[in-house]
Amino acid sequence: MNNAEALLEATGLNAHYGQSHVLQGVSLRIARGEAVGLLGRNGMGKTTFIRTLLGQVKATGGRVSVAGRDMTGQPPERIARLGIGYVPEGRGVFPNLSVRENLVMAARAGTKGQRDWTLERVLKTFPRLAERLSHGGGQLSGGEQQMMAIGRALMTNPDLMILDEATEGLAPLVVAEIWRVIGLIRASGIASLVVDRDFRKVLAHTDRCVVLEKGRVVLEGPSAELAADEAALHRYLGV
Ligand SMILES: Nc1ncnc2c1ncn2[C@@H]1O[C@H](COP(=O)(O)OP(=O)(O)OP(=O)(O)O)[C@@H](O)[C@H]1O
Repeated sequence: MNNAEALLEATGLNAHYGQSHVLQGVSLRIARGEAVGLLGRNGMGKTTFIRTLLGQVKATGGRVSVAGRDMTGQPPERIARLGIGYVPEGRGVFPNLSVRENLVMAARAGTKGQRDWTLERVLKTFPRLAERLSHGGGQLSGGEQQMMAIGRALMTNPDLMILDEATEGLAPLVVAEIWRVIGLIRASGIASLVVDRDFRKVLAHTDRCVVLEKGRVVLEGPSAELAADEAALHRYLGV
């Protein structure tokens, strides 16, 4: 893989919360179309890493580039405009707008002018949302809100989707539905960065995984290899 192919690249990323050194030189690269999992126990820095990539947490060292452009320290809106769809932990939908409005207001062409993801395609992907188009965002169940958050990110026609704990707190049937869509996103050629407590599912839905421990990368490799490495899974993920 050469530089030209990296869609997103973090090099030696550091971040602090006050005195607490939460990211200690994390490097990670994602190629176009590649599905990457970010694993690690609670509090190891996964969400902070994502928020630092996106400019929501200030990097205290290191570099972030998107499609070859240095984006370190740039405001979150600028970084998002470079083709990154973000589904944050805890969803982030507008409760006073209808499902249709929530989706339509997110719509834009992708970095290459592509408009592959239209309202119709999102509704076909999530039939549940099609049935609730005129409902307010705040009236939706937790699972439906999560679907809408993913739908909103898809409406931006991203090159990369970042999904942080997209299945958290949802009923098993809805969880299965979200994983089905994560599979569809991967198959459609959009790159992804996936964080989820269910590391077996993450391993099954990604090409490669990176494991964080106390703000450092302690393990990385092809997902299929890691899935077979029970000793490493036990050591770093506590199973
Ligand atoms: N806004 C904040 N201010 C201070 N400390 C924070 C803040 N957010 C997270 N932390 C701390 O930073 C460390 C990394 O947290 P982070 O949320 O990035 O981990 P994580 O791997 O995503 O875990 P989880 O799965 O629990 O979200 C933890 O010790 C956490 O308590």
